[in-house]
Amino acid sequence: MTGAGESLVNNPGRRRASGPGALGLVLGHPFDTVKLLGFFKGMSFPIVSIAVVNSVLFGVYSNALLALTATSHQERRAQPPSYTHVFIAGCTGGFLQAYCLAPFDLIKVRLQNQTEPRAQPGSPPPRYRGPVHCAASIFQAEGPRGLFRGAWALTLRDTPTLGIYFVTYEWLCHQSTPDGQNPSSATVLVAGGFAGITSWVTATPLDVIKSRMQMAGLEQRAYRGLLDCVVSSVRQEGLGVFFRGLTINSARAFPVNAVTFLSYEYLLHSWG
Ligand SMILES: CN(C)C(=N)NCCC[C@H](N)C(=O)O
Repeated sequence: MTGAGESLVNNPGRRRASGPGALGLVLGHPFDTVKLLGFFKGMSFPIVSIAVVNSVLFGVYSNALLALTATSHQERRAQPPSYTHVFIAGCTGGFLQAYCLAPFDLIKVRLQNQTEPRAQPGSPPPRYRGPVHCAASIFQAEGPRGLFRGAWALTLRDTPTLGIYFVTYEWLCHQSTPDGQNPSSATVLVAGGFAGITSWVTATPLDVIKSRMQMAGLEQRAYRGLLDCVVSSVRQEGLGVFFRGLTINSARAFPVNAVTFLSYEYLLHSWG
């Protein structure tokens, strides 16, 4: 790990970091599930999914930015892209990764929500025995479309907020790095952390709705769509319902995304 203030390029031969998000996820998973009284429940699955999803996200973002600005990552340090291009590239990545994420996210939410105690003698066993059993049960009960329950809400949540995510990161890096130089590891960690918080603050309202849509398939009450879910949630619990989990989302988002961006910058510098 480069020391604070050193540029990333001074250590090109350093060990290649694992996928951008896998490392970050391990840090953040307990925060993510404490919202739902879980802890490490259902973590094995998101480790695989976050590596796939973040590779799609960062891969699409980098290539979309390359297509929009015709400059490589290295050249961009000398010619920073416009924030409009960064936003469009981020939204493109957010839209495409949402469809990869949808089934994984649904399974994660279903596993985290089953707070039935571990099978005690005489108590009913938990509904899902694990991620694969959960996927098979949903597929069997609701067909392949069942695995994409809440995908629309996820896409609406992620598309704009990932545009904000990358604009926040690029803006903070640009503010803290002399022109033409690469950001230091400390800058990348801080900018990545605040990018994560900013994106989750803007995403929390739709994150609440998305999780309700994903759980609706289990209870009798299946909403008649996204709007019905929003209206009935506000009617029953008031506008505060949209900010449920905001604090824990933000506390989790800083370390997870700080490490995610550091891995991303390492991988970009390793591959040149
Ligand atoms: C829905 N939102 C706000 C985002 N996807 N934000 C980007 C951070 C994603 C990262 N894998 C994390 O889990 O924080």
